[in-house]
Amino acid sequence: MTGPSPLRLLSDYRRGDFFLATAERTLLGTGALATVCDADESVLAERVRDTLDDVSTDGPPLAVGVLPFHSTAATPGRLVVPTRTRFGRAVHPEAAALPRRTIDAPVAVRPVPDPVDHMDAVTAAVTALAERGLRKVVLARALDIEFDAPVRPEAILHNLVKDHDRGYTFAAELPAGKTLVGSSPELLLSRRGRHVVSYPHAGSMPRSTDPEIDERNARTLLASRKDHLEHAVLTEAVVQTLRPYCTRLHVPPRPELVATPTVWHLGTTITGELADPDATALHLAAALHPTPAICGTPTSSARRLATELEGFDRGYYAGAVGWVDAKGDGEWAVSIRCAEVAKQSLRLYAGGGIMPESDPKTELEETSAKFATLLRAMGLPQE
Ligand SMILES: C=C(O[C@H]1C=CC=C(C(=O)O)[C@@H]1O)C(=O)O
Repeated sequence: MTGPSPLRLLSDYRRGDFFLATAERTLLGTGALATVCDADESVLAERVRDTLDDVSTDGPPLAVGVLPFHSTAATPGRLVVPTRTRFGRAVHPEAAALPRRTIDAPVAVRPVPDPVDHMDAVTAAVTALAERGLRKVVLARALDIEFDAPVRPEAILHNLVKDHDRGYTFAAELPAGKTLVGSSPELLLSRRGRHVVSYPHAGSMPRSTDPEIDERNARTLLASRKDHLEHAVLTEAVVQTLRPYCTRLHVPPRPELVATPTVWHLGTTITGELADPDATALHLAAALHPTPAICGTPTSSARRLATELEGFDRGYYAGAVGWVDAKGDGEWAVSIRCAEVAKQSLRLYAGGGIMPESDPKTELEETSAKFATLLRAMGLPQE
């Protein structure tokens, strides 16, 4: 792919823009020709399609944006048709050699809830799974971090891009002037012509700087019955949703080991051919969301249980971030390993799948390992 230098796209990114770096390409969208918000995701997908049909742009029209975990009037799905869209090639390997940007030390870091309360919530979730007949629920916690000067999502994004040569590294504007910034390993859905791909992730173990422990953790994950079951619940749901849309679906018989800089995962690449080319990448992402990777099974009882036990609003964490063009092609990542950045504060999120066998302390450690993606980008201790 020719086009602008991907490092230039990264350095041109400013709060309010949309940025997405993947292993294949880098995208920067600036300005807003049109903004579409809707709390109903399938209505949103239709309205975005109509907007892309009507709008006149220099290049092929495209919309970028976010879906929340749970759409409401206050947290709707939000897509923007940028005034200017630039695609470049992948930002790696060049990005690895970039100098790291310094981020001011925070004045306060507060876990929400307290770690002990998160472990109690895991225990309560295990009991509720049996009582309410759920197979899995995802429980999240947050870290509220405050600064005495404005936070610069540009610097956090820069360090995240430097650290991640795989996955989906993003910054997207949210309602109320906030910015969602993060680096997710997980592809909810991509569509190119009739070809669709989903790369669901579930099952985790922390990475370690000690190579022996790191390898042992990877082996433990590959051998873990609990993690394979947790993963199977997810792939089954993705396949069930995609099947009616596809003439062919390929699902590998077992998941592969996925490495992020801070966490090991189990991931499965599901590919398919669309029967109906009318289903855009955004329609398909909306149909899949929320998957059991970030919610649970069955969906509505799992969402209710997570909301009861977490006691905070997930906002745009555990939603989706991506783009769709006028042909219906596009790419949507699950918005995990991310933070919502306000003016002088940010909220960082991490969750984990709770199964009947889950151990509260292990689940707490898993969320700490997931926080490390953002903590590392901010130059903060990862414990
Ligand atoms: C919900 C998160 O991760 C999901 C994705 C991969 C592995 C997961 C797990 O093992 O629990 C989670 O399903 C998160 O990072 O906040």
